[in-house]
Amino acid sequence: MAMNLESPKKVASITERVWQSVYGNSSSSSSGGGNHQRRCSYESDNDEYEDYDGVGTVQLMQMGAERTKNVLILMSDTGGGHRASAEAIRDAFSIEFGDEYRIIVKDVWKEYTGWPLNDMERSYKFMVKHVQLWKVAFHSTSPRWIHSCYLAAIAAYYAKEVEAGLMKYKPDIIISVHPLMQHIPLWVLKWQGVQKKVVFVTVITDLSSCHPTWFHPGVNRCYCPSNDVAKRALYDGLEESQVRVFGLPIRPSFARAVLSKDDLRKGLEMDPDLPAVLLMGGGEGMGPVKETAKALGESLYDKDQEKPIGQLIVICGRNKGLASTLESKEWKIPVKVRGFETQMEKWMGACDCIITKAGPGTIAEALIRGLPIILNDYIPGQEKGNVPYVVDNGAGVFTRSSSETARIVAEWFSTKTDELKRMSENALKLAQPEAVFDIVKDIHELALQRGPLANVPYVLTSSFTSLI
Ligand SMILES: CCCCC/C=C\C/C=C\CCCCCCCC(=O)OC[C@H](CO)OC(=O)CCCCCCC/C=C\C/C=C\CCCCC
Ligand SMILES: O=c1ccn([C@@H]2O[C@H](COP(=O)(O)OP(=O)(O)O[C@H]3O[C@H](CO)[C@H](O)[C@H](O)[C@H]3O)[C@@H](O)[C@H]2O)c(=O)[nH]1
Repeated sequence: MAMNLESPKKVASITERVWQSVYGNSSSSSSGGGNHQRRCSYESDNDEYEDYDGVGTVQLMQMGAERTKNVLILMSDTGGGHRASAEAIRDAFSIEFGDEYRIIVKDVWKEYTGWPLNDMERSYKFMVKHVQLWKVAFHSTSPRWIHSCYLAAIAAYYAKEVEAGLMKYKPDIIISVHPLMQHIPLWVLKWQGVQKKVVFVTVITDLSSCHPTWFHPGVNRCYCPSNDVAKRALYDGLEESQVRVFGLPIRPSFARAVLSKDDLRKGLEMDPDLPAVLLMGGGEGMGPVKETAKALGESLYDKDQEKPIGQLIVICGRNKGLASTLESKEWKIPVKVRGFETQMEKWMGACDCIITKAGPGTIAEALIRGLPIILNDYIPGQEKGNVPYVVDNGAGVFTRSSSETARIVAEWFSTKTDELKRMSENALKLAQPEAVFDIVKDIHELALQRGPLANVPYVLTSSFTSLI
């Protein structure tokens, strides 16, 4: 579908006049009645949404003046990758544009709809645990006619609920960071008659072999993390003008963190001298984490000299069972077992290499930190292509064997330090820390092309099913 982009307009003088008509002559200062409107604002899943519009704001909206634009980021906690990317985009908006945008990160499905949309986290967790089930579901839903039928049926059933969810946040811009959040919202916008007023973009958070539901020709932009993904987007019907390749959006704290390894280790109460390996399995703590931790507990202990040659950090994510099992174990080397961590950049910055399943977010973050990667598992479908991405670029190795993994790390920390260094350099070459900033700047450009205020007329409508 061709984009309908309007030309940018200059509004400063109109804005000024409107501020004066609403708040009097003092309105251009940062104090007084207008202050509430320009505050930096975030919403997340845990926050109760408060309508920030005062009477003055309503007048501003009606008069077509500049105002804070609402950006709704659609995500789901199916794993940790989508939320991490959503938060990265939110933080980058704030750094680049301050309070010009009000960012709302939401799982609208969970909040407004019913089964199966409101339960995707659990369904996903269940399916990836029974990996053959996920493999069949992933591949059998790949043909467009199959997933379109499923999603159209769900959209028809939950049309009103999704509409209510979108209306609540009155988005000027919608950013989807989830493969199942293109079709239904785009249909609802069409139903509302506001498809051409709301900027809708997809930010793909899978590095290579991603599911075709990511590619919807009705979006204004589709941000692809790699050229391979961009090629698939074009193959699936998107126009070149819709596709941009900047990289995977990673939290700005990774790009901008400047603390030294020594300082980080001190702050995290790690051993200051021993080389450190970070072991994790995505947001859910998936893959052979337990076996690998045990194997490392042996391989990083020098029996002859009776002392450790390395230390181990295990981040279990939301897998509480894993954390408590590992915590109750006796270790011969320094080990830290952690649950879901919110400052991953610190732990990665404090370590010398990482062992993980082939999650795209974790890989992209490790590359920015220059960590050589041992991939010990991948989820069939969307993570399969991440293995050659890392291995063929010389940034890491793949092995499913826990004992092999433990042996490689012990060698990296003793006889093969040069290999560790070379892989670290290769990792840094692949890193794209600025991707998230390029993405938000491009979205800002799109918003400018839409005009200073879309004044999106969200209204309740009656029939949706006829449009899909
Ligand atoms: C594609 C349309 C899916 C609609 C499913 C409709 C009804 C099925 C009923 C219940 C299952 C609900 C499952 C929700 C699974 C959530 C999946 C998810 O969020 O994955 C996130 C993951 C990355 O974080 O996404 C991807 O990488 C790609 C998405 C792939 C979508 C595959 C969803 C398949 C789910 C169910 C399909 C049901 C049956 C297919 C089996 C048919 C056998 C012939
Ligand atoms: O304690 C933790 C553990 C993980 N993370 C973060 O969670 C994210 C994990 O994302 P990954 O992409 O590595 O992997 P997930 O399995 O958690 O993510 C899910 O979403 C991805 C896309 O975003 C892929 O589709 C992936 O296959 C799917 O399982 C990373 O940013 C990581 O730093 C934390 O913040 N704290």
